[in-house]
Amino acid sequence: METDLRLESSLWVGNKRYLAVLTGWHLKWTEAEKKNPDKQTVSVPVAEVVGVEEGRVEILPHKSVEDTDRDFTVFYVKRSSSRASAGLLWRLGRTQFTCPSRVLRDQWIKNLRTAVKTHSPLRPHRLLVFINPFGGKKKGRQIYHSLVAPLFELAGISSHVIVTERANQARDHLLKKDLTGFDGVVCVGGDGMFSEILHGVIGRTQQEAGLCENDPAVTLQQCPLHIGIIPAGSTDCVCYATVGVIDPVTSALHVVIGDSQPLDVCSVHHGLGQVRYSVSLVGYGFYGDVLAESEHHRWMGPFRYDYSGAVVFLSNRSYRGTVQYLPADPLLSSPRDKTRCLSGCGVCAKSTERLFTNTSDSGSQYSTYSGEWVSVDGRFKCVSLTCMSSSCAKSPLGLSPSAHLADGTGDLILVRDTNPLGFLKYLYRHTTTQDQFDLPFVEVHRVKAVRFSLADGGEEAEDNAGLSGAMDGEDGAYIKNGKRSGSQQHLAGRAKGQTMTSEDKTVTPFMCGLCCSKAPAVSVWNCDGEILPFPEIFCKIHGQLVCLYARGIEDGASLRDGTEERVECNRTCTLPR
Ligand SMILES: CCCCCCCCCCCCC/C=C/[C@@H](O)[C@H](CO)NC(=O)CCCCCCCCCCCCCCC
Ligand SMILES: Nc1ncnc2c1ncn2[C@@H]1O[C@H](COP(=O)(O)OP(=O)(O)OP(=O)(O)O)[C@@H](O)[C@H]1O
Ligand SMILES: [Ca+2]
Repeated sequence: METDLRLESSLWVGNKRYLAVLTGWHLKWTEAEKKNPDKQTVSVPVAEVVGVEEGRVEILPHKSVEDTDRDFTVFYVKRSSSRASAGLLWRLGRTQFTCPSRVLRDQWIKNLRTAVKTHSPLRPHRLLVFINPFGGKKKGRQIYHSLVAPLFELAGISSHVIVTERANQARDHLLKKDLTGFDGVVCVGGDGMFSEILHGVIGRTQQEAGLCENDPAVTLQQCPLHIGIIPAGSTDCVCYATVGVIDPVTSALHVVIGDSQPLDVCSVHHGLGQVRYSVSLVGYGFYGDVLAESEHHRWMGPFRYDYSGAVVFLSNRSYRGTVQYLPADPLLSSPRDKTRCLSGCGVCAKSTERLFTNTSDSGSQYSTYSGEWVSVDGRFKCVSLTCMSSSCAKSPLGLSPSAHLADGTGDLILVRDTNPLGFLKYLYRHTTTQDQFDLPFVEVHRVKAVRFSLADGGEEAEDNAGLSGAMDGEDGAYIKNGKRSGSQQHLAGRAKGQTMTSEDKTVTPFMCGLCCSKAPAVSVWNCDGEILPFPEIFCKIHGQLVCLYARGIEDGASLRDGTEERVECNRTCTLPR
């Protein structure tokens, strides 16, 4: 195959002659002028060629074609570093080549197109696109039509576009309508819109496989439809954490070339009847309260989170609870190993091998739990579980900077009650490169499953025997390693307390008059930006349940010679600390 596609000839770009080579994997062209000592080779991986057109073609700002029979135009991915973000910006590169003859021109076009097909098998042909016209700054439609649609058209992708008219329309469509012929689903919006797509795609896959999603013991089936995210929301955390930049053109180019990034998903169960999915944050306490507060201030747009964050911070709340978790294998990785999950991450690749190879029992691709449950109880400022770093513009390294996108684990962050200054320090470190886990009231664990209850863990374990029985390790044991304080014993003696006694309250000067007259005893969960009103939940991480049109964060150091070339980055880099 490689030798069939190989092509080498002189080509002209403008008035300069180049020696061009198609090796199968790469298209390279080098200036032929011998006297020039600085001559450079431009090398474009075939998998990153967006389109090959006859003639001299431009697509932006408007499409124009000069149909000459010795010319062809190659469109490809061109990188530049972004000052504002962790990853690299992608732009559409374009080079117009002139051949010595029409025959040679046709040969170049044919070989290039075949090479592209051969080396990027996941390129979509047909996409279902949902646009939320009200997400973020309400620019979804404009972003799609001016920046994304021209790229899809250039790549020969046909799109069925639906501008949503109500919340959950996209999810319902994916659950009920005919999806035959679609290779992927693209959402233009924020994390809320992505969450709709996630629920639709996962739900549809399990429906078709005849699996019960609500049962936490069920091994869910990996979703065949890829998901693309064109960022047009307020936080766009999923996009930031999987691409490294919030940029519609970069994201559209990842879709066009059929990049594929598997993603861990956390299923959140309440009782045996409900399930929600999360990829970025399942958060109780501070993040739950911020979200609940922000719902009253939607009119502020993206600023609602900063305002609500300040209000909730000043209210200085903390909540009691028991957190039980099933630790992940500590030999594989650690949330404090100061590495970062980057494009081509080795830890995630090993997880792919573990998840999808060498299983005699087809139902056990997500390995059954081993190890023992650990229980921690106390009073927390916040309890957060994230399947990935959850980096975003507010926090460029994220909630858990060393978390992995596709390793089959989540990071559980427990921030115990502390004074406002301590908590402010914790929050502030999210905006810097200082380690937010290096504080005496913070602990972080890499986990496979988590349970949260209001009352004492031992009692709860019995209450939910059916649920925990399904999820326990091989020996099904619970360990109690947290020593109960006096006040915790007091709470344990009560039934699942939705109300609080005066002893339970921590009254601070901030509370009075600023935002609430009385602090509530329980918080709500923030599940990727959606409020879950029930505090008692069970969470399980499903390794690589969905695939995005993305490739993880490309490190800026992988950029060489300005924009066109990239060194492969098949590694996990150390954090800059
Ligand atoms: C002193 C500065 C501290 C800045 C601290 C920044 C921490 C930022 C951590 C961001 C974590 C994002 C996790 C992603 C969650 C998404 O799935 C979800 C859906 O989009 N977003 C939110 O729930 C939206 C959650 C938004 C949370 C914003 C929290 C803002 C806190 C502001 C605290 C101000 C204290 C001021 C004291 C006077
Ligand atoms: N036509 C519509 N009218 C009202 N709500 C909609 C519509 N389409 C989608 N939604 C809902 O709007 C919510 C928010 O949308 P989206 O996530 O796109 O923007 P955002 O909230 O500004 O961004 P982020 O989630 O990143 O903070 C989603 O949960 C989605 O269900
Ligand atoms: Ca993970």
